[in-house]
Amino acid sequence: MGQTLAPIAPPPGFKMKVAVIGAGSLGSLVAGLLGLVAGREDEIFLVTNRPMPDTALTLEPAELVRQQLPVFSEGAVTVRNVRVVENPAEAAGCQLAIVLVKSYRTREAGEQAAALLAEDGVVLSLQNGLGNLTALASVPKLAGQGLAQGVTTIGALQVAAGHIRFNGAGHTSLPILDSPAGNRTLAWFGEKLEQVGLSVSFSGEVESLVWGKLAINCAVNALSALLDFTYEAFLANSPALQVASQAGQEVAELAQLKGIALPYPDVESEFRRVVSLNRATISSMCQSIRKGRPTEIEALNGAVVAEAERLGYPVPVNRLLTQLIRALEAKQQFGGSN
Ligand SMILES: NC(=O)C1=CN([C@@H]2O[C@H](COP(=O)(O)OP(=O)(O)OC[C@H]3O[C@@H](n4cnc5c(N)ncnc54)[C@H](OP(=O)(O)O)[C@@H]3O)[C@@H](O)[C@H]2O)C=CC1
Ligand SMILES: CC(C)(CO)C(=O)C(=O)O
Repeated sequence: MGQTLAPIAPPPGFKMKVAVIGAGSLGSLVAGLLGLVAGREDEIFLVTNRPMPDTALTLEPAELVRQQLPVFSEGAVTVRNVRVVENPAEAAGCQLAIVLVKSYRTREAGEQAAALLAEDGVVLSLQNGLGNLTALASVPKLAGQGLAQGVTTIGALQVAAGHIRFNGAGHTSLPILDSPAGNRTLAWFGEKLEQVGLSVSFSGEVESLVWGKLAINCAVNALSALLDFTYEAFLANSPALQVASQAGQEVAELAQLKGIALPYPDVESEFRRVVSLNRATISSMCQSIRKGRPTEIEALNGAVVAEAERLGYPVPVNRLLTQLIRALEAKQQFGGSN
């Protein structure tokens, strides 16, 4: 996804202090991947909101990932050079903070980023949905820091604290910033993902990236949570694929109405491609429902409905998916079997 533009390459010997905020599925995986390829002088932190008894991270690849990425050809890898901290002040002086909490916790994560960032640091959100950069920008202590939104189709699932299944070797699109120092920092991060064997591109069209990923997530996340199945099962279910296609199409039309060009020609082929890459997994929304946790529905289909209402454009499939997930969340909160 995203046009490939050359960022400013980090000079040889460039060393980095980076914190990933959110020790869940994707945050633990990204911290672990960075730990795998970090230079001897790089420092990698993982900021958690609960104690983790064992601070080693175990990254267990799905069969497809094992075949695609040579670092995982022998199977699970244990990473021991990531420092897990509860207090962000212990990671003070980071050039990069990567936010990987659920969208409704972004502001809180922004406060933590402010507590650990160096003066010219960059906060990079790789979260799904709309509104994450706005939430980060609302943190007064982040004024003057580089705020960046990227997107990724990497798939991760937390089996237990510190034990992550790496389910999809997806692509990561990073933004191009105004600041040369910020671009160097993001180039370092992109280079590390490439060293793991993952593909990365840089784009100046952030809205295009965000809406491109939004259309995919609106197509598949809510449905996969409602039907409680893996992407493998999704791909074999043609009524579900039809609904997904309609939901994704509505988002693509809304983007077009807003003058945003998506970074791919066709939403259905794109979500099928992403789902196929992640076929060993369940979506992040399905993970939330299985854990009885709130979902990101308000930043995904719910945000599309709100924006469509503002513009007077009908999005009936996204509206229905939003209401159904809200109903499922209410059932989990207040009960209601039988
Ligand atoms: N999982 C995936 O494959 C993908 C996820 N994404 C996106 O990445 C983001 C993270 O998703 P995912 O990893 O699945 O979510 P998880 O819920 O698995 O992980 C988020 C973790 O962050 C913790 N947390 C919440 N607030 C804070 C805080 N202030 N400081 C430190 N930790 C905190 C949460 O704890 P608690 O449970 O207590 O709230 C949870 O453990 C989402 O926006 C998602 O859409 C994007 C692509 C793929
Ligand atoms: C796995 C992936 C890339 C596709 O839905 C995702 O974004 C999610 O689970 O939220």
